[in-house]
Amino acid sequence: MNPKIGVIMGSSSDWETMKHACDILDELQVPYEKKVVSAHRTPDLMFEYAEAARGRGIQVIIAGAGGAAHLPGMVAAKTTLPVIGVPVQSRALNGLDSLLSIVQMPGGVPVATVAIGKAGATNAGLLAAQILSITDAELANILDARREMTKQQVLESTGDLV
Ligand SMILES: Nc1c(C(=O)O)ncn1[C@@H]1O[C@H](COP(=O)(O)O)[C@@H](O)[C@H]1O
Repeated sequence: MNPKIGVIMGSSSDWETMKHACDILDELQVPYEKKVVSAHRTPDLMFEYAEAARGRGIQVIIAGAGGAAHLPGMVAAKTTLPVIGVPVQSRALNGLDSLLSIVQMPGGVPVATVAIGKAGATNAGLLAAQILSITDAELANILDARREMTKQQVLESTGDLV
């Protein structure tokens, strides 16, 4: 199946975080592609990727980067597809640098920013799937069932309080 989600990251060192977005997409059986693309290190490739994405059938881009995390914002500058930014936890500043680099976009060029690190990457995968579910009833049902399962797990977890 052609990929509907593009999962990109600034470095292969981000994979440990970004694989959590891919795990959710695997679980939900949403077709995606994954690729290392860097605004800093491969700017031409980044431009090409962002410009061609919609024409190739990509509907949402998840972009993860750490430190001076310009990738999500620069991709968003070159496409009007929804871009979800994942701040990767940096060593020096614990990801606060990544978060602030991604979240403070100027008006007119939005990036939907999730939390720092693995939980953020998981939510990025879920959010991308939820966007697709606007026009995909089967996926909406799968997401509803997953949400119900999460609720049951929380309700049952009261039993752990011994
Ligand atoms: N923030 C960016 C961009 C970008 O925004 O284009 N490209 C790479 N990086 C980040 O540099 C960090 C260190 O990368 P290395 O581990 O390769 O040195 C990574 O978290 C990556 O996302």
